[in-house]
Amino acid sequence: MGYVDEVLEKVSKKNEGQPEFLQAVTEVLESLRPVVEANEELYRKEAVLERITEPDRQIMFRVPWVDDNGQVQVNRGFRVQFNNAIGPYKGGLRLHPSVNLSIIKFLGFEQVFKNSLTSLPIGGGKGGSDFDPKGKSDREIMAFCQSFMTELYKYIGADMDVPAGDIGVGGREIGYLFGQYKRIRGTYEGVLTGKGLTYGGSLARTEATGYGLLYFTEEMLKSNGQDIAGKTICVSGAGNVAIYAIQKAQQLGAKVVTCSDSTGWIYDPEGIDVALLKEVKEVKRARLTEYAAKRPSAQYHEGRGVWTIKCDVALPCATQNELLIDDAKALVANGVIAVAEGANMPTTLEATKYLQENGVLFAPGKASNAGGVATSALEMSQNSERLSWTFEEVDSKLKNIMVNIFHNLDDASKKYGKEGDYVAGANIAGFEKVVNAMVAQGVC
Ligand SMILES: NC(=O)C1=CN([C@@H]2O[C@H](COP(=O)(O)OP(=O)(O)OC[C@H]3O[C@@H](n4cnc5c(N)ncnc54)[C@H](O)[C@@H]3O)[C@@H](O)[C@H]2O)C=CC1
Ligand SMILES: O=C(O)CCC(=O)C(=O)O
Repeated sequence: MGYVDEVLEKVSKKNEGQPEFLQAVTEVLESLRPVVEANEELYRKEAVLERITEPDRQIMFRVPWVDDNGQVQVNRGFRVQFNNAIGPYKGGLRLHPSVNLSIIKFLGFEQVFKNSLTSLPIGGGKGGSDFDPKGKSDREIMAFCQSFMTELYKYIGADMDVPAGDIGVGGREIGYLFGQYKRIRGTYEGVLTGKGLTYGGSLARTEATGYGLLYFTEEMLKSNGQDIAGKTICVSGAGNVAIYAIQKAQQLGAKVVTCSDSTGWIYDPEGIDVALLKEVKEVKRARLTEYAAKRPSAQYHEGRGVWTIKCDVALPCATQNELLIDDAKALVANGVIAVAEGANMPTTLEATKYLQENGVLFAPGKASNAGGVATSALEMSQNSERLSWTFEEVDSKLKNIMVNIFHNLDDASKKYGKEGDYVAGANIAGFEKVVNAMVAQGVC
């Protein structure tokens, strides 16, 4: 049995009942076969695959807090510090009722490769809680965040582990978390990114994941003889990533006709009105029915269905495993030319394979959504030098980073005979840098 298959078997046995984590590991290890075969003796001796699939540490803790009725509630908190070979652990915090160890581990594992691809010195980690922010008052959100940080502060720091936002964690939550960290530790440091602009945040971090996704997609299309201007795009999600992906797509001359949330979706053939979407989702934190109520050209549908709409480019920006095999078939039947992931692992393994086999340009999230964490690393740099850069400066660095990521993974895919397979290219390029650092640092 080859080294990759041996490790896949061991990882499956050790992590039974963790389907999302095993899905992420399978995708990565399967695509690393050419580079592993080329270095098998060294990698086996150094046990690099066993080490890279085992988190440095997994922290789980109780998060008690008091709701508005005076009732004590208890949630579970997580921080998985996956790998710090190339820099301090870095990755978001997710607040969603579905959060469990498998989900946080898959996200932390993906983050290791993504952060490596940015070319910036950041390791990989992820955290969160099964706390559901929906319907909670500001006071309840603050109570939860303060309690969460009262345990988490022991394990994080500007040179140790720097969390940020993810699903359910935006500027409000980062503010409460930062305030509690400062209060307990008594130090003013860049321990979190995505901070408000008055206390160490970076301009363009809010926009970065969505904008970065479009910079990457534009470059991928350009390299394949296509122009993003004039394309029809379907987006899923209606959160941070989706909103700024839609905005940048429109700035680049494309038309985005869909978005969605966890209860329904919008088809707006005239193009999504971003100002209205921002008001509904960022200001009112309301459902998409409010968007439809104010926009005569929009149709609202319950459930899921974004991928049934004819488009040239699909950008899944909501959550993991939201683009299934039947969705991939519908997209291909409707002539899609590119799928670029804004969310983390939104496309199932089966759907990815189908898209690639049918000639669709497919960009994995660890490459195409890396603009968020890359800009977080730029926020860390600004915090270290105690300066703030202009929006244009950050945005232009972000664009360069995304264009370079595309070319690095394109080159890596060609080097190992996998031209056009951007999944393999991203995994190989991200992996090589981390593994070289791990080997150089000895057994640790
Ligand atoms: N915020 C960031 O900087 C980054 C986020 N990501 C990933 O992007 C995705 C979205 O994250 P954010 O936009 O930050 O979160 P968010 O909390 O701002 O928005 C998530 C959106 O997705 C919708 N959603 C959730 N589950 C859904 C489902 N089953 N079907 C349809 N819609 C659903 C929610 O209603 C919400 O509109 C996640 O996979 C996250 O891990 C990736 C890189 C960076
Ligand atoms: O900005 C960050 O540190 C993390 C963003 C994130 O969670 C992600 O890239 O999935």
